[in-house]
Amino acid sequence: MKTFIRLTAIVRPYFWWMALAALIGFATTGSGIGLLMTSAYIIAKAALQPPMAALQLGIVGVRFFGLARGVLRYAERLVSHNTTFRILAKLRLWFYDALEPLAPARLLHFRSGDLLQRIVDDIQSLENLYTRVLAPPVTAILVALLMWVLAGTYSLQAALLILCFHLLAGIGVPLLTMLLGRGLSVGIMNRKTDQQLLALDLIQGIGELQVYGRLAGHLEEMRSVESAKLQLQRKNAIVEGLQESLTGLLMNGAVLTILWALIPIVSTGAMNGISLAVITLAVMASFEPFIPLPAAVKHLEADRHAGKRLFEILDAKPETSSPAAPVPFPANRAIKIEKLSFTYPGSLTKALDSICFSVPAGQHIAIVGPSGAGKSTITSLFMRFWNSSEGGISIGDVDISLLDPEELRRNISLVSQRTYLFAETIRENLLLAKPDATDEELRKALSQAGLINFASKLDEWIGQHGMKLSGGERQRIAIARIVLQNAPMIILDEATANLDGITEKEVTDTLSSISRGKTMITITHRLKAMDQYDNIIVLDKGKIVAQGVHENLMNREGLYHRMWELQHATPAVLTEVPE
Ligand SMILES: Nc1ncnc2c1ncn2[C@@H]1O[C@H](COP(=O)(O)OP(=O)(O)OP(=O)(O)O)[C@@H](O)[C@H]1O
Repeated sequence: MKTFIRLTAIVRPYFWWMALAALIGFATTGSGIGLLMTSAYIIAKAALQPPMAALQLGIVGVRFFGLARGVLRYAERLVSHNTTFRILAKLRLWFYDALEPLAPARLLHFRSGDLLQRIVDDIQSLENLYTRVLAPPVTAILVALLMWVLAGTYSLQAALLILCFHLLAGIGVPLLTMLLGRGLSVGIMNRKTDQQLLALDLIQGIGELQVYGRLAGHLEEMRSVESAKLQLQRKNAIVEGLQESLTGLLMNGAVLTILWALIPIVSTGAMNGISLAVITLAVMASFEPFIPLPAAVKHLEADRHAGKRLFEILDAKPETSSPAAPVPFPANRAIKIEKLSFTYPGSLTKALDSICFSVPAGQHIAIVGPSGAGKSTITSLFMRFWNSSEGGISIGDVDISLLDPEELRRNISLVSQRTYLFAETIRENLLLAKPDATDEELRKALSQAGLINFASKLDEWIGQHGMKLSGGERQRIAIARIVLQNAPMIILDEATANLDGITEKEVTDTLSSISRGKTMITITHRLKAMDQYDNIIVLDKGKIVAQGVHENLMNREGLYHRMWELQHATPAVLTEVPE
């Protein structure tokens, strides 16, 4: 119930639009009833062979209601669709606004297929909230009221009988179908989520599934989810068929009962036969707005489930937040890291343990260490994806938590091991870094990044995740982005780790030339061209175990020396010349 109340609160700003749509909906159904009533009037009256003029009123009525029904139906669709799409747009914006600050820290708990399902399908299913859940009961109540008044003018007994049948159709059938179909809508939604997750795994991991011989098993799993979903959909179709038949049965029951109640009144002469025909057909037509009610209950269940899943994300507290009054970005770009500690939620060990170092503006430093040492965690804290547990990072003596996170990120170019490229053109992928860049600027950036041959291919589609490019070319696109962003600070997080030796050297040289005069932090576990750095921080198990320039570090026994030796040792087999 709480979820439903929260959902209705979202659509409250559209209350008057919804009320208008419901009113037009009622007028449309009313016109349908009027059409049947006036038709019944003409047929019943004509049977008595009156003069043509006596039928005139009925003929005008049929024309009026016939036309009105069509026009009103159109108006109702127009207003209700307009309202629905406004609600949908609001829901989407509201969801994206809430989602953005949660990334990436709080979204780690969700699988991407699951998130996709929430963003697309759950919001889409809330589209039904107004058209299929809130509007039908309103129309049904208004039509029922009209019928009770109409029948009540002839007989209270008839009005009460209609009330009973309307209650059965409006409450009894929906309750029965809710009981019979309990869990079906949610079950179908859950199976769809499973399907999305499996489909995403299939698309992204088809190589691994093939290599490890798991493709057949994965496809089998997809088939079994599909058949489970089909089974639920079949049950759902049976319940839907049942609900339609029951409403039809109640409508016929109401017609027979009303005839039974009113014929004696006609016999007494207190009511004429024409009115009997008119009321009978009106009762028949009054069941039309009751047909969608059982479905409304089902949609309500699905909407509650979708709402719950959306609120689960919306209620998550962002890991980091913007300060209410951010401090202006400091002109001094010196970076200082003081007693920085961090423990990932749920982890018992510190990923970073009281680390301290500084990077004077314009210097290039490297952070090295074995896998799991905590190198990338520094990047995450720097970009304010997470908040530090203790200590902090400051730029020009201003703690980064006091800065506007968006401005902070604008001032840092980050290149990671896996550059994400959108399934767009080269131009679109570059404009991410500078949306207003001219073609000339894009070409210059490509040329500086060593991709001069791409300068004439700005509109070329690069494939899903940039699959039409080589690993080196993808990293060079990331470098072209750095050139365009022109931020004063650069963080390279294993930016060349996936490249072969020759490409790595070329990319590193390009990076050195474009980062001249800028503050740069290079995170790497591969010790290459280390003498170019002003300082090297050696990290192990979250602690700084040594720091200094390459030469000094090599003159000492320790992790750095060992790593260097290990990585640069010439394999004995190559030095041994066979006799
Ligand atoms: N999101 C996370 N949740 C929990 N623990 C994490 C998370 N990310 C990293 N860790 C843990 O924190 C520690 C430091 O990880 P980090 O990624 O910073 O290491 P790294 O030095 O960059 O390693 P690599 O060179 O392999 O990328 C590791 O023990 C890792 O398992």
